[in-house]
Amino acid sequence: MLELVDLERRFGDVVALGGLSFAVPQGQVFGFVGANGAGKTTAMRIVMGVGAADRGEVRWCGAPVDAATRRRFGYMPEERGLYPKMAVRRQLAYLARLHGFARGDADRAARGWLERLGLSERAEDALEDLSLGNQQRVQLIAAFVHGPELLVLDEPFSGLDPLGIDAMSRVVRDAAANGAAVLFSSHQLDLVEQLCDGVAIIDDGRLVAVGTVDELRRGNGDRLLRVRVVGSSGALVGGWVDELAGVRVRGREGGVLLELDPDLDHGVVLDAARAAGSVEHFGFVHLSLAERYREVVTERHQARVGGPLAEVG
Ligand SMILES: Nc1ncnc2c1ncn2[C@@H]1O[C@H](COP(=O)(O)OP(=O)(O)OP(=O)(O)O)[C@@H](O)[C@H]1O
Repeated sequence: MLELVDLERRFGDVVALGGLSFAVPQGQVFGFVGANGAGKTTAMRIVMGVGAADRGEVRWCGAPVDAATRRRFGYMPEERGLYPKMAVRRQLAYLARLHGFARGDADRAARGWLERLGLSERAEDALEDLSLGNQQRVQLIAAFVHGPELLVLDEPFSGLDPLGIDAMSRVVRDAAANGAAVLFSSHQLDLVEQLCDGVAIIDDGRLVAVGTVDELRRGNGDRLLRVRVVGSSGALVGGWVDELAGVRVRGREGGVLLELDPDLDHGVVLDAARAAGSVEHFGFVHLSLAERYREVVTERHQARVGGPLAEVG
């Protein structure tokens, strides 16, 4: 298990990490999400020893992480850092050797990975001659080539086409299925929802939510009902909920998203919907991860900006 324990990091007056703690178990893909500037890259750099924490600790399998342990980690940094003019296979084999592979094994590993990601024919080309998407595949291989126990991937999918995302997703899932712990940051929350077992949401360098994808989507166990009612002209009808007791409107996109009081009979809502028009959709739902993220982060920002007003509300 990877543990980030109470990590703090300041840059001048900016608190990049304000006591961040969470854990990533082996065999899991763990999403790391937060707004631009939330502190994801800073935390990942500290895990990899590229940056230092002012306070706190990173542990792997219960022990503080040192340079020898990090040789068993794989890292795809945000600033992609391979050699543009070096042939792809050569530099991947070189990287595997840096992680302790013998020459023959390193070369075999590089070839195997290039084949797996459909790049065998480009193996002898300089990196800079590949398309950006293919360069990104090579960057991912650079993190995987030595079979690491922990993978730290900083926005590995940004800028990839859908097939590229599928191919890289498979590789990430397989690594976890084979026992690796995978921590990866992304702004693509639909992808995080599909791919990840666990998720940590951070804001301003602090953890604001952590759990499995399902736990986060369920939230506090709210009873959420999505209802879509259209009138005789085919237009959406929404006003019918305004007088309904025991419900709170949480959204109005493509219908209404209602939060029901715990003891409210949903039949009452259905009757009101039927009276208002034609009911095209009526079903209990969980929020998507993106919706939950917006709620969690927005609530936090409103509480901060609103101060006492937010407390009254
Ligand atoms: N070397 C640095 N010098 C000064 N400030 C820094 C430095 N590195 C990061 N910061 C600041 O620390 C905060 C966290 O930045 P970080 O890059 O970790 O965020 P992030 O969550 O990775 O953002 P993004 O999603 O945009 O990549 C930001 O306010 C950033 O400006």
